[in-house]
Amino acid sequence: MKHIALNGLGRIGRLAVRRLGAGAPECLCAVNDPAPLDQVVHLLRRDSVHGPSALPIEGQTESGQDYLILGERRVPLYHALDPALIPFPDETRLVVEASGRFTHRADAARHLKAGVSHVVISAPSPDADLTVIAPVNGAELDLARHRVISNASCTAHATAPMLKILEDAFGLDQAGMSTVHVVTNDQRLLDLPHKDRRRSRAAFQSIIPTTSSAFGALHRVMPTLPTGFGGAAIRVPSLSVNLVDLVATLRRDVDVASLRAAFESAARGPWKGLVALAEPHTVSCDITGRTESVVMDLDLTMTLGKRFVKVFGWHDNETGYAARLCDLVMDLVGRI
Ligand SMILES: NC(=O)c1ccc[n+]([C@@H]2O[C@H](COP(=O)([O-])OP(=O)(O)OC[C@H]3O[C@@H](n4cnc5c(N)ncnc54)[C@H](O)[C@@H]3O)[C@@H](O)[C@H]2O)c1
Repeated sequence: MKHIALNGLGRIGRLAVRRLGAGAPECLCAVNDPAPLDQVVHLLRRDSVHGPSALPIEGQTESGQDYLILGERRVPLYHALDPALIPFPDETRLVVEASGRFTHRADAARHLKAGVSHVVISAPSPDADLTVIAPVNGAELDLARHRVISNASCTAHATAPMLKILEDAFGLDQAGMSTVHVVTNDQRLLDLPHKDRRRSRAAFQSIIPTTSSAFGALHRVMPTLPTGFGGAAIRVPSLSVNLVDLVATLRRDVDVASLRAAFESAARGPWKGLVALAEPHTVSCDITGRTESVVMDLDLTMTLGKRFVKVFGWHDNETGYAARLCDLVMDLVGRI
């Protein structure tokens, strides 16, 4: 049995624990977070966005060692701050780095010790061995060469299919994107210093324009993207579900019907399960808890010129991303 350990039990780490705990509990061998056991257990059991855990979750301390009891499975919980100092069990083969603290290769690679052969970072990384959005470039994964792997970002996973479907159906000339993005723990509840001065402002008071690491990840995963492809994140005072607003100029004339048909056929065919279609009149809370990478809102599709188009796609930045993270990790752990 090949085993997975998880570092960082925040929004994404806890959803990954819930998902692995329910779907593949035998694979999860250890977790690490500086927070005390009782606080970790409390937040694993209850979630302000996603509700109570379906899986019974308890905490236990035995001979000074903390454990999470996830259903039938007992998993040690460590509290180290430095990846190199986490005493993950010998059977650990893959570490999911979900703390948000170690996104550079050299930092994440501190997990590579004893039997750990691979690390998956739950975020864009400037210098990971490979950035993967599995349905787009998963075939490039070479487990002998790629040891520290970035799973890109939630926004990148939502935007990549939108770009790829347009590219495959009509050819892509230029593109730009804004993500209307909910608050994350990298913002401030009230005004407090932050290196990004806009993120230093009270998150639930303002619309906060900021950067998105999705663009770098998308250029790494899709090297043929138009070089100017870029945009911004517009952070809004909401808890979950983002809306990607993508504009593009295409290489062929299109109308709204042909645009919609391309996304409908992709959602039924090669992208089934990852791309879905929204119900009419959707608003963000309708998408909470969805696990697809993107849910296209085809009613909002527009042509702004014969070849100039605008398309919109929703995604649950937490459950959608945690699902893609667990897909990748389960695929890798089956192969290493
Ligand atoms: N929240 C999202 O929507 C989202 C989506 C996709 C990717 N991501 C990425 O996933 C990563 C985690 O994001 P999040 O929103 O879950 O973060 P979070 O702030 O909710 O949680 C971070 C967790 O890491 C723990 N931690 C802090 N220092 C640590 C250390 N030294 N070692 C181990 N754990 C430590 C914290 O106690 C906390 O539990 C980030 O890189 C983020 O960009 C987040």
